[in-house]
Amino acid sequence: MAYVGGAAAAASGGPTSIRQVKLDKECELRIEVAETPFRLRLLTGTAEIFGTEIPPEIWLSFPPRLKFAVFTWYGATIEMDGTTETDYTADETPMVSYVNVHAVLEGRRNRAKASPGDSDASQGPRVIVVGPTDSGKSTLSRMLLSWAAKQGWKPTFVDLDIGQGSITIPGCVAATPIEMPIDPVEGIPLEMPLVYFHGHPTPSANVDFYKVLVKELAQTLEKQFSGNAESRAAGMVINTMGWIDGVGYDLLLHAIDAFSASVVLVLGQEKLCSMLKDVLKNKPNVDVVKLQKSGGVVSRNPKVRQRARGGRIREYFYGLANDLSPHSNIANFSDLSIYRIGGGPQAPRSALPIGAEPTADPTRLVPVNINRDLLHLVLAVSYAKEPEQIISSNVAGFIYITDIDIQRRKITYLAPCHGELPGKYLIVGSLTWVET
Ligand SMILES: Nc1ncnc2c1ncn2[C@@H]1O[C@H](COP(=O)(O)OP(=O)(O)OP(=O)(O)O)[C@@H](O)[C@H]1O
Repeated sequence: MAYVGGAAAAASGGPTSIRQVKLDKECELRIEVAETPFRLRLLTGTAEIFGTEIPPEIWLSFPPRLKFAVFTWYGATIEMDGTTETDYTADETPMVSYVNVHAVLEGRRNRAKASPGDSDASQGPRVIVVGPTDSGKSTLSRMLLSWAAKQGWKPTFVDLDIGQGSITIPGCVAATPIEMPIDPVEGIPLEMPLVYFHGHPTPSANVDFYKVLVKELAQTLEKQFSGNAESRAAGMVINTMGWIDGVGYDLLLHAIDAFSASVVLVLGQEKLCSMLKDVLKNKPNVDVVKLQKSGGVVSRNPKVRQRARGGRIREYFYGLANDLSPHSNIANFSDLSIYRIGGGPQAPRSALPIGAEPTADPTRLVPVNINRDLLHLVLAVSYAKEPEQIISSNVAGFIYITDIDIQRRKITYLAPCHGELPGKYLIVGSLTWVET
């Protein structure tokens, strides 16, 4: 790495080093931000962060612990200010193969746009990104979306990764149109995402319910596409979980089928790629493409993931830079109808055919009695008008239970805004958060 310049005092006070890095064409500067603020700016040339071009001269601030790369196609000089865990330049990246995929998708979008009357030909690419944990799926999804948005398309981003979630809080499957290249710090804009709440950070807590939600999301998008030629031609990019064995593999096949994916991008795993090629060989309209994992992808252990989940929930209520003010509200127990999905009392043996074992219905709606077990749980507010609609309804937002007063039968919760909740039915799972 070429360091130019030397130590200087940061605008905010304490000593820090301002340094410059010269990047050759098709190289990237990989950065892991430390616990203190960090900023950088582009001095010369052009560069992008995960598909979004960075503006020249302007200092961009990055939050602690963020891991990212500044990539340049033609060469650039970057100036950094602040401490990092690590920063280094890499001249070997899979970016050329990624942008080649983008070019093929672009061709398909153009063909779809040119055939508006034809229900099959007017559908742009439906890309699903699969691979093990920490293979760079979210990052590749983000790049493909940002490159498409830069060219004026409005592709739909679908996030099926309920463990991390880049559209909204964890525990959800969600979709949103991407109209602008994604901001490297702010992430996906949250105008009107379509969100279904599973309520657990892993689908294994209730696999059948997860499948129901994936199907619901796919069907709702299908309806939206049928009335919107522009979104239809732009297609979708679907990010998935890193769970690729056993039930996780079945869930991938289920998602490929539910969304009628036309391109499956497999990151960093030969075995998964050949399994998918084999199982999809009878579907000539589905292309399975193997792509190399970037050497820059940073592995995250369960503790880091747990922390990231908490961070996403905090961000929902307080904003990335503490710029939102959530409201603490008090309701009577009788004002809220809370449901859990799945489990609950099983049918008695006497009610079953002879020989049948009682099993819990995974999509059974179970009313929840309000007690202190709800403390520190994050609940979703359903758009359902009747309890029977809860399973198939998307959600308006989330609340966080901060106090339960059994004596006075009052429940205190944090909501993004004050006033009445947008629905009276709430869904609870196992998603907890401890406000710090
Ligand atoms: N080229 C790169 N340079 C530096 N950091 C990177 C690079 N690519 C990805 N990262 C970082 O590595 C981490 C993991 O990447 P990403 O979230 O894309 O993986 P993933 O496969 O979606 O993970 P999982 O499915 O396991 O949650 C992220 O923090 C991301 O910002």
